[in-house]
Amino acid sequence: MSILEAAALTKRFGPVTAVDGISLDVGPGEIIGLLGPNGAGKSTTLHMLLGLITPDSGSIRMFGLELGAHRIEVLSRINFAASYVDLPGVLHVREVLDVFARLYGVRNPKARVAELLDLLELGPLRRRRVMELSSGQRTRVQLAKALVNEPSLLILDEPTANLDPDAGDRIRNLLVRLARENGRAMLITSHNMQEVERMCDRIHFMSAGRVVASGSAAELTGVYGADSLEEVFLKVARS
Ligand SMILES: Nc1ncnc2c1ncn2[C@@H]1O[C@H](COP(=O)(O)OP(=O)(O)OP(=O)(O)O)[C@@H](O)[C@H]1O
Repeated sequence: MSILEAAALTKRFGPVTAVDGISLDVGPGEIIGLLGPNGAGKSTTLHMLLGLITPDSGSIRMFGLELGAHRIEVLSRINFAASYVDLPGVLHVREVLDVFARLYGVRNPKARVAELLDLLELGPLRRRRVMELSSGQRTRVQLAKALVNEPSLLILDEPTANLDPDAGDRIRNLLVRLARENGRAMLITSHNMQEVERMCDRIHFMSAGRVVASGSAAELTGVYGADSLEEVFLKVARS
């Protein structure tokens, strides 16, 4: 069974058609990448899948359930991270994770928070206020928060934004491990082509609200006669 099936999603903001008839599916343990130039409609697509904005048309099913009719059940089984989402800045890192663990009704919040601090290497920062953290440190807290409910589907808008190459590499390895070993499905956006090449099983290129090319990194480089995904991106974006 698919984790996510979205069909013919469309979203307009006044005269702008941000997303124009997009269909997507994500299976268990799959990592799907959404790529495209600035303004292509990637974040708008993610926000519809999260129920933050309502599509003008199209359908969204997760775990076989229609999002609109089963919002609470569906949302309790997914999670989201993006650097533009604010966390409560006056709270300490440990407190933030504890709040979200309780909001999601995690059975043993204390143990889960300890696991997440360990997983995201946040132990030394646990008593620091979120507003005092660097942007890269905050990105790691966002990812820890996104894992708090052990989601079956993780929606990540630029998951390694602000991370240095070492931290970025560790996070990529962690996310791939969570997909392969724990079967967590992921839908990610990224402007880092090496990251997408390394992580994603399938990639959808968006342009002006539509998917204009899809496939694995190897398939896309083959079809476009390119040496790298970056070259594919440039060819697609400039065509
Ligand atoms: N709330 C909004 N009101 C009006 N227009 C919006 C709104 N949100 C997005 N848009 C427009 O929809 C289009 C798609 O934006 P979106 O943020 O989805 O792009 P994106 O692919 O995520 O871009 P980026 O790579 O820059 O993050 C853009 O033209 C944007 O200006």
